[in-house]
Amino acid sequence: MNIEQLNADYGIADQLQFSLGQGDFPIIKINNAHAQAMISVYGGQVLSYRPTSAPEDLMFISEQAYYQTGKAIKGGTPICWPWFGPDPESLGRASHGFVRNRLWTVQSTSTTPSQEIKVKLGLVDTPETRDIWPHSFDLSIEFTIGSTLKIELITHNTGEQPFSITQALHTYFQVGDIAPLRVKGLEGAAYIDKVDGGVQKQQSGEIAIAEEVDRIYLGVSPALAVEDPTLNRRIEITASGSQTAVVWNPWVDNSTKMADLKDDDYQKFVCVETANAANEVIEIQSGTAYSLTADYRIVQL
Ligand SMILES: O=P(O)(O)OC[C@H]1O[C@@H](O)[C@H](O)[C@@H](O)[C@@H]1O
Repeated sequence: MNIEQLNADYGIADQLQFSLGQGDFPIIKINNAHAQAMISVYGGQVLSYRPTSAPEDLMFISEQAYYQTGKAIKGGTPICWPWFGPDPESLGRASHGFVRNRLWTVQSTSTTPSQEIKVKLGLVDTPETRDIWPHSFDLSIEFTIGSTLKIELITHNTGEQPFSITQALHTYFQVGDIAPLRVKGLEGAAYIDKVDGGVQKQQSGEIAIAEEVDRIYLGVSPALAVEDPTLNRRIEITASGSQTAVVWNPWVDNSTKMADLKDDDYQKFVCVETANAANEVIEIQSGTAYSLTADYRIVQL
């Protein structure tokens, strides 16, 4: 991708510029009246978002993240698509699908009347993607950078046959300290406990994280929150098109094992993922589209 050409075609004076980031991946830097943000064209993911009123970034990005073709960037908002988690057909394909480690294309940038910036990236099938997953698709993701961060992932089925997907906005929220943190809005919800062999359980009270947590919550409400007394803030998550939510923290052993995390990184983030996962498989008919959205707001306490 030619950065000069991207700036000529899609740059917005003083507010949106393309440059080469780590690994020479093209990144989009946004600075408007509402917020500062950084979006990676590789992976189609937000790396950083901070509203002007917030002292700290919404996102966690690992200092040891890979910026290498074929690998996912650990942090921000990776996209799991067209499957969430391990290969659903056990064919040995990569976990979380194949779009989080691929270069997307820039489709448009614009400014809204309320001075938000919209960035739209896309991916369509190629012979190579059809070898991995034999379907025709037009996937787009639209980011709206304003006083909140909105993400809309739209899957168009451009083939002749229906196809099924699971997916997630695998967002890594930066937290001041994992110990006093609470995830709210899932009280009483059923969940699949991936740390306990996939047994189904019921959440009692708010979620506190004091060990490895890897859960798919079922039948969830569209409004969740992460309350972080250390950063003195609450992150409000409003989802649509999603009835499952994933809560993940690797804890110390997995942080140590993962080469793209530092040993103590588990203390610095929690993933609360807006998803269609487990039994929430989405069938998309030929010629139709499905939209999954999340809106993130930081409320300082
Ligand atoms: O290391 P990855 O492939 O980005 O995945 C991280 C985690 O992602 C979570 O969404 C999964 O529920 C976990 O099981 C997984 O370990």
